[in-house]
Amino acid sequence: MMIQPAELKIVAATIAVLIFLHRLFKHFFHQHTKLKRAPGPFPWPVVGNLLMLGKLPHRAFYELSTKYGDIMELKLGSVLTIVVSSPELAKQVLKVHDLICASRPETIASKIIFEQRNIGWAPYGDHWRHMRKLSTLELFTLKRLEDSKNVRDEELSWLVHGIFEHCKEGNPVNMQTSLSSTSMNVISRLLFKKRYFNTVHSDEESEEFKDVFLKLMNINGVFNISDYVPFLKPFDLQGIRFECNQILSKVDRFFNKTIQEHLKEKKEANELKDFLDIMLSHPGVDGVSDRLDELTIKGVSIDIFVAGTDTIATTVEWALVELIRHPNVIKKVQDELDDVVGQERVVDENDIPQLKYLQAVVKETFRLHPPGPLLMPHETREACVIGGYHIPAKSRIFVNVWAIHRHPSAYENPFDFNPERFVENLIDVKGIDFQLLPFGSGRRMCPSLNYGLLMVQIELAKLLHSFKWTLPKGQNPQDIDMGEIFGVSVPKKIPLQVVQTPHD
Ligand code: HEM
Repeated sequence: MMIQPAELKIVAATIAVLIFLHRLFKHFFHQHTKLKRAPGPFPWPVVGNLLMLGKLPHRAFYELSTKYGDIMELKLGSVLTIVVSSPELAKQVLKVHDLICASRPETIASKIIFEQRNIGWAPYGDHWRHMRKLSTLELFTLKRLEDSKNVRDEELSWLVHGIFEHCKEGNPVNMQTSLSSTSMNVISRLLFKKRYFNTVHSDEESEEFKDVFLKLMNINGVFNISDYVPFLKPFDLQGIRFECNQILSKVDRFFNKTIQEHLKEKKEANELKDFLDIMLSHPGVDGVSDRLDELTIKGVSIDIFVAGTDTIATTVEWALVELIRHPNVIKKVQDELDDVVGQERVVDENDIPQLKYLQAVVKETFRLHPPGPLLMPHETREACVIGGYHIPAKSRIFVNVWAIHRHPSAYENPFDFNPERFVENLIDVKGIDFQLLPFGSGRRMCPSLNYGLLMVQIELAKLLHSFKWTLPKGQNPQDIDMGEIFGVSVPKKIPLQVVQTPHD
């Protein structure tokens, strides 16, 4: 029997109505049963609440939380999503139920690029545990941090020198580009002992490296609709699958070459090993092979590069923006630098413990401008109860630290930039105080907190100790555009342009 087009239309319309009624029923029913579901906006068929997110999801979630509360349930496409927005609920997710909430969802980009064999996107399990252990016991240790001091010293003095040369000609400097190149050089030197950015002679390899890694960072930050609406997957509407596959072949070429070079190199016994050397000499995850597989080495290297560059550059740029907008604060930091360090020598990492006000400025910057405002997405491994609400297994959880850092229960005048709030105060960024979580907390918190924090503090100290900071002629600090872009981190939409004169 042939089905007529008109009949097909009726069947499709009936299915759509039934799905809609089912959703409607579920939405209201769950909110009135014993197993209460968290409140949240009504989800539309197919897209759910996706269209409410806009370009800055952390701000959209914050606005929704002022209506629905500190814990909300949303449907992003077909993905059940929980958003928590208070210090107490963050503690429930990242401490009380840490083990249950410690997985990551699979995304199309992470599947193609990493096959989830990196650290950041690996689901909770043996592979993640093994690689996390390797990163904390061998890569991000305090010993390695000390051993790599000369790399940071050199790159930061090149940054200061570069700015100095530029401002001699009176030109404004684009701080976003300068800070980001410095962060990338430090990380690529730790990873492969090579610097690729700002090089005087840009060879083919440097160009290829820059091209591939900048694309990788962009693709990691894109919000892919097909991750949320599975039936759209085959259509690849944003071209993300296509781009990932293209990047992948270049990444593979780059890593095959770099790994072969490292294997051939004869290292002196006292020579400092880079991260790639350490990974190449590490036994395999399976306990049988004598070396980590190349997919894992590639995944962890990309993780380190993507997670460790823009986060630092973005924070330093926001700190400079806030300081230029608050002349009394910048004066206080520079006075402190003059008292502790003076003008006879350059500021050093060993000075940081004495620079208490600078530390408060860094905390206040992390509070107002956390580079990961929603952390990375967490996924529940089984059902649990958070804040009195039933949270199903495989829910996606966003901890909105952007909102938490502005929660009225935690801070007075939370929208004001006021480092004084951290001066006589023990609140820290180390994942113990749930009102300040730029690095997260618990099992999935940033494994490289010590490096990230130190790098932001010393970079800011060197820049403030070396220069007086002013805006290009005709610009007023209060008119600086504070717009953001959401991606791997949340940088300033319009890069900060400044004119520096040497600090006398
Ligand atoms: C200012 C600097 C940095 C900040 C604010 C920062 C923040 C974060 C945040 C918020 C997360 C996610 C935590 C969660 O989902 O609960 C994270 C994860 C991660 N970060 Fe960082 N990070 C910074 C620097 C770095 C650096 C320099 C590296 C490497 C060299 C790094 C490597 C990683 C890795 C591998 C993960 C994934 C951890 C996991 O899933 O187990 N980060 N970071």
